[in-house]
Amino acid sequence: MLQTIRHFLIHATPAQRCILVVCLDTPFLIAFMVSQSAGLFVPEWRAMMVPKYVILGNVVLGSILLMQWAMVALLWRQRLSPQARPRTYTFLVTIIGIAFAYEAFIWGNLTYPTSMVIVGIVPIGILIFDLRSVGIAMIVGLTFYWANDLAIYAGLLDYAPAYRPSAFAGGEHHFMAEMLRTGVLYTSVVAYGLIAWVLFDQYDYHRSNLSTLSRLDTLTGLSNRRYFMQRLEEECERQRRTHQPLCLVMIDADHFKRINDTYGHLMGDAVLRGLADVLSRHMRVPADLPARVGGEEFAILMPETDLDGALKVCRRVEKSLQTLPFFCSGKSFTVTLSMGVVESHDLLPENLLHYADANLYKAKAQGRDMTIATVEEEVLFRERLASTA
Ligand SMILES: Nc1nc2c(ncn2[C@@H]2O[C@H](COP(=O)(O)OP(=O)(O)OP(=O)(O)O)[C@@H](O)[C@H]2O)c(=O)[nH]1
Repeated sequence: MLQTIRHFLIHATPAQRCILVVCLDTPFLIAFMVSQSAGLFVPEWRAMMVPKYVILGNVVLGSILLMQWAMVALLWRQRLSPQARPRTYTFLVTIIGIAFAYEAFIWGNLTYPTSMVIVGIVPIGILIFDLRSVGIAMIVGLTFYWANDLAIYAGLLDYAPAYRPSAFAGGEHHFMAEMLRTGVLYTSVVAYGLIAWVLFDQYDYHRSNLSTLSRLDTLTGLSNRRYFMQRLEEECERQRRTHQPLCLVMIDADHFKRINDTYGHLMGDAVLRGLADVLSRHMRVPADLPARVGGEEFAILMPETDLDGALKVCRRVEKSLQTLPFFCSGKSFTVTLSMGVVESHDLLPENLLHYADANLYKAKAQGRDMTIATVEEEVLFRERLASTA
């Protein structure tokens, strides 16, 4: 059930949300109206009630119910449209707020069942609609509440006018009234549990979604530079403990500016997506990590892989690109890559990047469309640094 609720909350259109809410609150309002009306025909219940207020209450609630179903009829044809409906939201939430506030006035707003129902519909409203419309409805509802309270204190209105004092003071009809209140109490407790569950599930879902999005490059769907650097540091740290080989490949598309200039930036973007696709297809994902680390620059981190293994992947990528033509305006072209590969022996992340970049620039300088690969050691790096100091 949680899956269904989550799916609905993520994918439902604004019109579907409105229709669902009307379907949800209709049984409540009908149950309230029917129980009140039925009470008029049961002598013990009738003795607790003031019939004219019960009838007036039912007329008000019935009108609000009709208004809601008229909205459903209007919204039905647009139920698949993603168009935002802030005004419809506000109107619907406000009339539902008024309906429940009115029930509270009739029934007595200081009883715990009424308070629980009112408090419960606020988080449901926020889950299904938005803060703004629920906020407006709350302001309207609270204004009604205060006006009702002030009118009671001023002696202009009775508290819970649909009931006689005996309904609250105990006595022979007390048991029936308590049954009704207890029913609302238990239903509310179950409903609150469900609401809390759904709220936490939504929170978890959005948090994990955000954390995934923060790691991805939006254009290609590969990991972004930030996540790549984080994993590079982790893998270098791990290598210092395990002494397993670790390879880094830095990749740059050749003459990419020409592609943009000749075919336009949209085509350039499509090429970058195509390159990302080729890289992903030839990796042992998730062990290997391909990432887009700059405009037309990619990198692959390969833990527990030696130079031979890394070069095999590079060759597969090169071959795949040779047989992958990109098409634009009736012309086709292929893309080549320059790559710098380093097998690291305990290199610090910044030194590993430095060597891989240096190999990449050598590949560019020597004519592009080639791979330059070396094995580098942190010890040698330090010795070289010391001798130049
Ligand atoms: N379409 C597109 N182009 C990009 C993106 N990021 C960077 N570029 C372009 O990539 C091009 C990189 O150009 P250069 O750095 O001169 O490199 P190059 O033309 O590939 O030449 P070499 O690297 O020397 O082979 C620039 O024209 C950038 O505008 C992007 O996200 N989309």
